[in-house]
Amino acid sequence: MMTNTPALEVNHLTKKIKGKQIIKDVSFTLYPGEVFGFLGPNGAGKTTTIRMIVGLISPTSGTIKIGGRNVRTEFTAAMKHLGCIVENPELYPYLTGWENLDHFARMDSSIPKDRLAEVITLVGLSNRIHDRVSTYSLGMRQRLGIAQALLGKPKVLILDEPTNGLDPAGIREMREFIRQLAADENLSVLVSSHLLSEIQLMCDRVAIISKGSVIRTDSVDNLLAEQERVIWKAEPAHLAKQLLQEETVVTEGPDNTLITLYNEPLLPEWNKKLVMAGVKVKEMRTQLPSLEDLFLEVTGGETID
Ligand SMILES: Nc1ncnc2c1ncn2[C@@H]1O[C@H](COP(=O)(O)OP(=O)(O)OP(=O)(O)O)[C@@H](O)[C@H]1O
Repeated sequence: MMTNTPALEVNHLTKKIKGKQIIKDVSFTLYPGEVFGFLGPNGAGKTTTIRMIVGLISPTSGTIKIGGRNVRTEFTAAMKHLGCIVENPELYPYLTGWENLDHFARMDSSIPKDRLAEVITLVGLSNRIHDRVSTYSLGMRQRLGIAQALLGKPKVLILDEPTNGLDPAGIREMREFIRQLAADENLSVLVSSHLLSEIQLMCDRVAIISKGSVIRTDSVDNLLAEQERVIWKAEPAHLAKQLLQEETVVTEGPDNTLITLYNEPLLPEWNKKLVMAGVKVKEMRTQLPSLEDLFLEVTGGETID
């Protein structure tokens, strides 16, 4: 999946606003086809970093390359490789999905006419594309926004808090959709979130940002391995696994146990879900981490959900 040519390179990025150092020496790299999480508490600096990547504000120092092109010195060439939805996608509610896309495609003469049908298929909106956007669910609007961002065949897609405001079913759908999209199009997707569970389920690798600095960059698997977990003993185990997997990342432990992350506010709900489905939950216990809670530690006491 990964090749050695990065799709996005952020190197020693800093930003000072009104004498205050908002972003401090941030570096990370995205490879083709990977979903990369940008995780940090509110105010950590995610949006500011993204605004620099998309060229809305300029860095104080450091470089950003998209598809090998420098955002500062080769702006137009760099932007050709980028698709992004930073705030809510700008859509005309009284136009149909098709008309919205057609409107944006007309603004860029390099987009061939048949690309519209391609992106509509990619985001799975074929059935509803001739309905007015005002009748779309939030998830459908998000997907239309992504279709718009994909019109120019970018190498990199940036999504700022893509599941904000979605219900649990919509969140699950969006997550699967983003993963599929990255795989099918060999697209690098940068997903920012303040939700640890979101990033865990969606991303291959993650950069954790706190107070303007990237504290860790690692694969999700490695980060998970460092966290407190919950050990479940439930029967039938395969059904328990299937149900829990709809909610979180599940691995199999010794003696027919299942292991999930420790996610206290949701635990009773998961338990209830199992019981309601006729699963016998015989045991549920936390396994203390060998280290202090990684995230509390790396963020200096700030909490991440
Ligand atoms: N134009 C500005 N002037 C002054 N301070 C700013 C400006 N833009 C951002 N900041 C500050 O920089 C810090 C990082 O903000 P940023 O919006 O990048 O965080 P974030 O991680 O995206 O959080 P959120 O999810 O809440 O947007 C915050 O403390 C914010 O108050």
